[in-house]
Amino acid sequence: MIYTITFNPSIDYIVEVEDFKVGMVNRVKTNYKYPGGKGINISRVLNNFGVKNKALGFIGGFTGKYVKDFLQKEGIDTDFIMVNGDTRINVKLKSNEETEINGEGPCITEENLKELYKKIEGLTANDFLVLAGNVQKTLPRDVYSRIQERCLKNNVKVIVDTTGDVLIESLKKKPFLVKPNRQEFSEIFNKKIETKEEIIEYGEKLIKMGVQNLIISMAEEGAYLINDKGVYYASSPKGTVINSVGAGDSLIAGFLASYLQMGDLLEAFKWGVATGSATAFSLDLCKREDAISLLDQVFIKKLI
Ligand SMILES: Nc1ncnc2c1ncn2[C@@H]1O[C@H](COP(=O)(O)OP(=O)(O)OP(=O)(O)O)[C@@H](O)[C@H]1O
Ligand SMILES: O=P(O)(O)OC[C@@]1(O)O[C@H](CO)[C@@H](O)[C@@H]1O
Repeated sequence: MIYTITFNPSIDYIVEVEDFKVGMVNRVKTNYKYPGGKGINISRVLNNFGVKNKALGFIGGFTGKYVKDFLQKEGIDTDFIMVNGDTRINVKLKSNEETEINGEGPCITEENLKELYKKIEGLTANDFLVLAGNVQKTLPRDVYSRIQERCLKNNVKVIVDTTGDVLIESLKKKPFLVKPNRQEFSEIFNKKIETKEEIIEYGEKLIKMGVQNLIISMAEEGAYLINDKGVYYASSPKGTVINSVGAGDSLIAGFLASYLQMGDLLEAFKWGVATGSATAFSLDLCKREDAISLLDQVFIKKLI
């Protein structure tokens, strides 16, 4: 079974404004609301692919209720912990450029954390646990790593998708999969990593540290998969980007859905990239048939 944990879910408020002007009154052309947060997006795409999963995390207030109700209506199993304060609203502004304003999110107490630890105690080697998204500033930076420690004991496969110090701490606990984009990957080493040679050099450092599979995603420029079997590059399908929010999360969901079914890392990588692009080419997160239609545009090359 796949479990996702989103510490800081959101309502993603997607607003399209023609020719947005800073400091002026701008009128919305179209707007949409979706439940958001990286783990929640992964749960939704898995569900679109027919993969049963459970969404965990912290929600609060009327916005939290919106998130929970939306997921339940889609048929997703949820087990959220209720916290004081409202789940955040993240604004995704689409105009000549894409701009995002992500909220801070409600405070998580020590009691809330203990409740979460309890929920993951029963996970086993047959389970995957996805830790995705930003964690509130008031929480210790090793909070993912503490969860991973508990998972290591029971051989639960952990997937991490986050940024900054929380990501760096999590790398020490031998995650099954980590998926930074190129900027997040550079931040790990505090160095601009751009060329193929640099990506391979620094990627292999993470594999030596114990990361089992590393995917570095680069939007339309493709993605790298690095593990102890080699270094692989996948091209991204071509298409018109409609809303790239959640493309990275979709890559993880597509990868997991395929890996769960076939147990083949390269096939999973191919599905991941097709799924990421299918979401970038959709308004909401993609459906399974959207990903299938792009599969034959993903070419995988073994580099090492
Ligand atoms: N412009 C694009 N064209 C084709 N595919 C794209 C594009 N943008 C994203 N993708 C697909 O989505 C995957 C993940 O995108 P990206 O590298 O931007 O991750 P991310 O920064 O984590 O995404 P996000 O934060 O928007 O969820 C890419 O590997 C690619 O398959
Ligand atoms: O603030 P975080 O947790 O880093 O990112 C949150 C977020 O931008 O990530 C998802 C897309 O990946 C969105 O649904 C959501 O709004």
